[in-house]
Amino acid sequence: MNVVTHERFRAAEVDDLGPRPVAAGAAAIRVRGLEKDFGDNKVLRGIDLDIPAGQFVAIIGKSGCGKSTLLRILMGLDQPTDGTLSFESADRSATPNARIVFQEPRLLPWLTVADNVAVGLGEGVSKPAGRAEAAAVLSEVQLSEKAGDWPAQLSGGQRQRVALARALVSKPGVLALDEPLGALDALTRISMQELLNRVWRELGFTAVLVTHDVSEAVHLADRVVVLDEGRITLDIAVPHPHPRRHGNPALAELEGKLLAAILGEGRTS
Ligand SMILES: Nc1ncnc2c1ncn2[C@@H]1O[C@H](COP(=O)(O)OP(=O)(O)OP(=O)(O)O)[C@@H](O)[C@H]1O
Repeated sequence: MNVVTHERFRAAEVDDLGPRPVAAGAAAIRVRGLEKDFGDNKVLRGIDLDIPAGQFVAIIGKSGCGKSTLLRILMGLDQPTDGTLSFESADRSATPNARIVFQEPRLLPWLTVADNVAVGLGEGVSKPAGRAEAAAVLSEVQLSEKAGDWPAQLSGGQRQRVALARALVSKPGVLALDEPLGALDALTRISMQELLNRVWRELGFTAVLVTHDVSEAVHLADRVVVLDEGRITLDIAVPHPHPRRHGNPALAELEGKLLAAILGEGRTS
């Protein structure tokens, strides 16, 4: 990893890349008593959640259970009806740099791939500096040769890699992912999962992923939270080293348990 570096790391867990870094700017997230109503629709009901800095959390649950609403509130894109939310990073930055990647890449069609990535740096960065940072991150997502192309010339998976690069170029302390791989075909999805896993292990940001895909959740996350009708009904660790191979029986068993929880199997009321 070259350009996207963080000055101070602390070791989190050890996997096949060695001790996993936690970026100094990675934020711990603390949520207490979060409620969200849309009129009479009580979407979130008293959510309490502590996410340590550098952790990768997946939020899963049935359609409409409130996953995206929770993510949007975490990212400050929506306000809760009640409850509190705080971020704290080791470097004590008051406002951690948080970025979100959506299911649609949302690229600007009139900018080249490199300039779309440089948009993630915001204003105040000179064009040459922005291009240099963009080039380094494009190399990280294996798209260097597409730097001068237009978004329309890319495949769906390549566009989503550009969207990921645009989010990573600003060295986020928190990366929120709202079904970022949902529109991709199965094989592209698996290679994007590997890419996402690798950049997270190298860069050490806090990651919050909303997904419908239970297999994706157990392959990427340290921890999976199941949401049902606005409440957390299961919160379990995924204590397996990375990278995780598809077909791993222990992960398959975990998937089964999570699916049963989503479907409400074994519930007494
Ligand atoms: N801006 C809004 N105005 C009114 N209701 C909303 C708004 N956003 C979400 N909702 C409602 O909140 C509930 C939860 O929506 P949300 O998008 O959070 O669910 P989700 O679990 O992410 O669903 P999916 O998996 O289908 O994307 C739904 O009933 C939805 O209709």
